[in-house]
Amino acid sequence: MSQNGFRAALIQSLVGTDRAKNLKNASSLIDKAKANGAQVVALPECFNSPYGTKFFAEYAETIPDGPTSKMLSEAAKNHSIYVIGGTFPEKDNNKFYNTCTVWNPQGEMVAKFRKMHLFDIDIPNGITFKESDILSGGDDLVTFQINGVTAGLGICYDMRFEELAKLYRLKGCKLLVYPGAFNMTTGPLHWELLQRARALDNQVYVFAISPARGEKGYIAWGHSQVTDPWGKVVAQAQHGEEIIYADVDFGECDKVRSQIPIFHQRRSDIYDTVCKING
Ligand SMILES: NC(=O)CCC(=O)C(=O)O
Repeated sequence: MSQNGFRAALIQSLVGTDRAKNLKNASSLIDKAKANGAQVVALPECFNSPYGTKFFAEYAETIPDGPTSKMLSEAAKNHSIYVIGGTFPEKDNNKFYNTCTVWNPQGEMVAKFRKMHLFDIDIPNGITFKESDILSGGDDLVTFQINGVTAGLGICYDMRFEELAKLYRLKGCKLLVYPGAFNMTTGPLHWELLQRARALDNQVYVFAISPARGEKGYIAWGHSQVTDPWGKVVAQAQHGEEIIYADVDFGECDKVRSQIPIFHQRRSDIYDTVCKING
């Protein structure tokens, strides 16, 4: 893998109620992505269970000893690739979280991020959802390295919060990854726009990985997407089960950062973005 980039695969898998089937499907889509040259693969939010407050407790696992962690670790190791393991419900100390894990080519877990901003919205005649009925929010920004490139994690609704993305940029990230399942009310207007905004504001690549659109329960918008640091959409899925690929070149981050040097021009004497966690 070159220091400047890699071939990424975003796997928009179809998710049903059978955990074993979901894992098997994700695993065989990872096999396919590897066969097509992917060095980094990423899965969707809630790729092992239906997305819904009534399902989180039933499908929750401890990490890293549950069956989902095991599958992710083995897939990464067997194929010698990075696996950004979407999300699945995590149980820890009688609390539940919506959690993303990342696995390196040796099959070791190198990052674990708990969704920070819970998806609680109420749009009359649109969608009402309250993750906080069951989930707790995470408190930590989490980064990991892929061949010297720093990547930061967020989950779905987290992408609406520009401060989180800005803090990741200030921590040196060139890539932000958001497993996410937007809905059919907000998805058409906000999904692509938010990712382009986070990418352009912070001059980073953005990966967002959705489940495929099912027919029952929570209907996901789909349209998994790779956006480059200029804000350009370089790959986008439709709504069915699909893998999209992108050859990312982090030299593009350096280029846009030197040509449009907004991070040196910030008026932090007037405003600032401060991380209150770990200084
Ligand atoms: N899973 C989520 O966090 C959904 C977020 C979403 O649909 C939104 O509009 O925001």
